[in-house]
Amino acid sequence: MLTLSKVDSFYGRSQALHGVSAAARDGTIMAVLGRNGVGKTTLLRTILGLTDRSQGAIALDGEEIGGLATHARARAGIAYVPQGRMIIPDFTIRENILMGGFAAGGARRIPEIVPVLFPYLMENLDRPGGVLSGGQQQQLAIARALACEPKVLLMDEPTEGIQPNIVEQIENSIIRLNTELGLTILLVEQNVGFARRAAQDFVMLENGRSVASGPIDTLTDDTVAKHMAI
Ligand SMILES: Nc1ncnc2c1ncn2[C@@H]1O[C@H](COP(=O)(O)OP(=O)(O)OP(=O)(O)O)[C@@H](O)[C@H]1O
Repeated sequence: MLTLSKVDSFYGRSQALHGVSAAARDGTIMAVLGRNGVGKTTLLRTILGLTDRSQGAIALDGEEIGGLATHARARAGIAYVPQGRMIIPDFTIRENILMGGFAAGGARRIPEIVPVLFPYLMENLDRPGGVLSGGQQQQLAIARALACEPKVLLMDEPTEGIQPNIVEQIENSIIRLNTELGLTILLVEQNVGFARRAAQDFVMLENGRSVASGPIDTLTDDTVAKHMAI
């Protein structure tokens, strides 16, 4: 279980998160919802220690990790699929995937689930990452995160900017990572329909604060309209 208690986070002197508390239960998906700029990406980055400073408690399976360096948090079992994917275009698909294993200091091999979920990647391991489509790059970013052998996967808008015919494949792979591998997932998502389908719990952010949270079936249309409608 990943728990955040009263977490504040800062970029320089500017405070981006204010007292956020949330818990992602083992083997569940927690959707992180809210409009653009409310702090969803910052929440994921704070869990990995990638903002300038944070305070409050962040615990993984009861162990406080909020004071650890980013690589130590990765080793503790947290992996990140960032917005924009951050593939290294000149590295091969294989090298991009294996980088995830280096980040966590673990086994440097391609995870067994990769050929099951993303056969195209396995068939093209020696091609450069830069030749892939947006959807394939997203698959590669997920494969790279899995090479960390994580317990918790942080995913930032994984279907953003992806061709509609690939979106469903990515969504299905996220659900399979949760149901078949039992991965705990924090999913930043603008698509409420997918959040309702995939997640068990949600947290809604507004101006860096949690304004609603709980089981996803308690997420009302009113709350969505109030905090997500443009
Ligand atoms: N590197 C940074 N330096 C300074 N301020 C930042 C930085 N990154 C984000 N912010 C600020 O922190 C706040 C939260 O931004 P964040 O990117 O976390 O929002 P978000 O909900 O993920 O938005 P989006 O949906 O657009 O990705 C915003 O006011 C943003 O301007």
